[in-house]
Amino acid sequence: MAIGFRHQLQQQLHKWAARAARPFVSWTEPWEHIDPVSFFMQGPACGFRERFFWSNPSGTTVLVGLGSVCTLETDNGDDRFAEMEAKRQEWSERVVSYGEVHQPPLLFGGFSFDPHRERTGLWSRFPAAKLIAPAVLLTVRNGRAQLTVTVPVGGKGEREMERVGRLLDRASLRADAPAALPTLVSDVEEASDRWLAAVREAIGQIRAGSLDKVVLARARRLRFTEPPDPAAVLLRLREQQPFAYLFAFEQDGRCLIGASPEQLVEKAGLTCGSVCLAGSVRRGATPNEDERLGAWLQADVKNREEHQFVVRMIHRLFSSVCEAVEMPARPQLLKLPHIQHLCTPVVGRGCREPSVLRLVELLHPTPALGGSPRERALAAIRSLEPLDRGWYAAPIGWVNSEGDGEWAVAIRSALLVGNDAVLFAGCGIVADSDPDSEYEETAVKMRPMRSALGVMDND
Ligand SMILES: C=C(O[C@@H]1C=C(C(=O)O)C=C[C@H]1O)C(=O)O
Ligand SMILES: [Mg+2]
Repeated sequence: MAIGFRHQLQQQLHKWAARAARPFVSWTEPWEHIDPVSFFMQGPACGFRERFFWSNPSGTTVLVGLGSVCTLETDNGDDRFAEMEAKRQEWSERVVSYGEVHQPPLLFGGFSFDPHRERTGLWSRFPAAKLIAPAVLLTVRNGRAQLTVTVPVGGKGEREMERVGRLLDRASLRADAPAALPTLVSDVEEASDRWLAAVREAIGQIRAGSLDKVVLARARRLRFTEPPDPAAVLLRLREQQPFAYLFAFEQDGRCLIGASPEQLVEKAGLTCGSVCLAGSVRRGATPNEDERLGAWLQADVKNREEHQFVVRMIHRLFSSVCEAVEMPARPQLLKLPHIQHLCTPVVGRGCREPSVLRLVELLHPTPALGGSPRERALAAIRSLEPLDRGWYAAPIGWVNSEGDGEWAVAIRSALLVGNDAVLFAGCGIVADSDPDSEYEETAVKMRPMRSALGVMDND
């Protein structure tokens, strides 16, 4: 199969090399089943410096990308979504796809939470917006795998083909097991006193009427004896967090990784969807306690209020761009291994926006991650929150050449940098919030990543 792949691509490259407009040539073929995490692990040995992993909560779509043949990025904070959409359209016109399977070419990436917030060095390589077109993409849809190779026509294409060749030689081999997780050296809360003071200040501002809700986050830096292997972390997340979006986005050794339960938006043709997620309580130790906590959450006024800000905003937005919007009248419970949330799924039909990136622009940040009203909440976060969110709590996902795609918010996540993992978690502050309970809620939200990193709880 690999030989056929190479031959077909070389032929196309040859054909296009003679033309004036130099496009990207993309070839897709069905591929034998391979464990997506094993595939992800092949990246560094083949010389790819970028890689990503994505799987939706039902596991019906898994995407693994290696390398980048085209990077679209911007640090223009005012117009980043429109700029990325324009770049996406331009790129779509330059990719010529061939192969046995029709696969619209795809870009993967994300956005920072707030491009107007001052940036620290922590998030270098993660600009205001970045989308990459992978050199090799493994797609597993409903259990069926296919491989897409994309190369630029010309000299760069020849070099890319060398890496791709190495990968094709290895792709069907099983990768070695990932490295064992390293030992924890230190576990430091960044500015917890300042965080509690910020929560108190936010509650004061809300009670004074200057805003309704604000999401405040904190960070914890775990240091290990060696760099944690993203593949090892993904394997554990896959086992431990089965109903979440699993994502990893790695560039030059820095990797944003996590298991997010929260969809921001998806669009497939004229249909789009989103999930309002806000309001939380831990899981119970016994089925009885768990049910009691769930019933409490569904009735609790403070959590219902926190949730309703999100529902109102997403419903209003969907109504402005769709012919019809469907939504249950009461929030449901979403039970995850460590935590349960109030959850309202929203479906929009007859969507008038041609690209999911436009929907991302309209929705981000929802009151689940920013607050309400949006601009006041963002101003409060800038002045009160003692950390650089970078891409935490921001949109991460994919978009294809037809404008369809799926995006989650990068919560329940960590940034792996060298020997460190920086974990983030936030919570929605409203008038009735209690700072200590909010602190406890963020601790529960960090547990999935701590556990995936092999760290026992001691917070
Ligand atoms: C901000 C986070 O989670 C968000 C906040 C929630 C809340 O405060 O109840 C619930 C779900 C998420 O929308 C996070 O996990 O970091
Ligand atoms: Mg909450």
